[in-house]
Amino acid sequence: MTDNAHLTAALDGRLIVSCQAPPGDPMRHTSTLVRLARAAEAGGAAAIRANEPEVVAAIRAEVGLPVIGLWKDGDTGVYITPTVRHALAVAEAGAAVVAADATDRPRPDGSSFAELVTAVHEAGALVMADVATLAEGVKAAAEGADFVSSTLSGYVPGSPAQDGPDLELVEALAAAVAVPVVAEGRIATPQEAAQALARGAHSVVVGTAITAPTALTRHFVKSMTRP
Ligand SMILES: CC(=O)N[C@H](C=O)[C@@H](O)[C@H](O)[C@H](O)COP(=O)(O)O
Repeated sequence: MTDNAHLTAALDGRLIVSCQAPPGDPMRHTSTLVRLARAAEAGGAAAIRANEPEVVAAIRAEVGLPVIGLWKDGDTGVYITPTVRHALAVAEAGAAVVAADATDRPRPDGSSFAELVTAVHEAGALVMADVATLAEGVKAAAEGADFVSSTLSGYVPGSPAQDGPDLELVEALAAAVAVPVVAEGRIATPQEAAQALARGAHSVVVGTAITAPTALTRHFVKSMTRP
């Protein structure tokens, strides 16, 4: 089996837990994120999604699961692994898969998504295309992405803003591309994760609902108004 086939089989029907924390969050602390990843492993996750080379390397050192790595830089425009330099640093840190923005927007280093794919493959890792639309997913798969994920739906103009996951996009992608489709973004319950699989997702990424106590606390606090 190739590395790709092996990893694809290992992720089939399984949960990927995203262990990330935004800038300024008390959970943004490498050994804390490693602990979250270890807890996800103990709970039965098949892989970890993690941000920044240092965190990817630390999780690789202490957790026996493949890491889908990314490197967020900023929070506007293309910020998920925006350049080839970011992508190669994530691969060098030990990520089995590098997740990168594959939306239809210019990248800050002027590279194309296809160039990023080639560079990551040469570095020995696979690529997950984070997309917002069906057209972007189809293009990313044609350009060599090994996985396509619905990550950016709802976060980019031109994709539907909604509270829940974009399972319509997941279903449309699964029907249109030959590579495995990952459901990601605002999956808040085990039921939604199961629905994503039923609609054709190969794997499901859950972040906030499992690993973000600050956001979860805020969610409770906002709901607690007396009638
Ligand atoms: C849009 C964007 O920047 N998404 C990021 C991608 O890595 C993360 O902030 C999300 O937490 C991740 O996609 C998981 O999604 P959720 O936390 O909704 O389960």
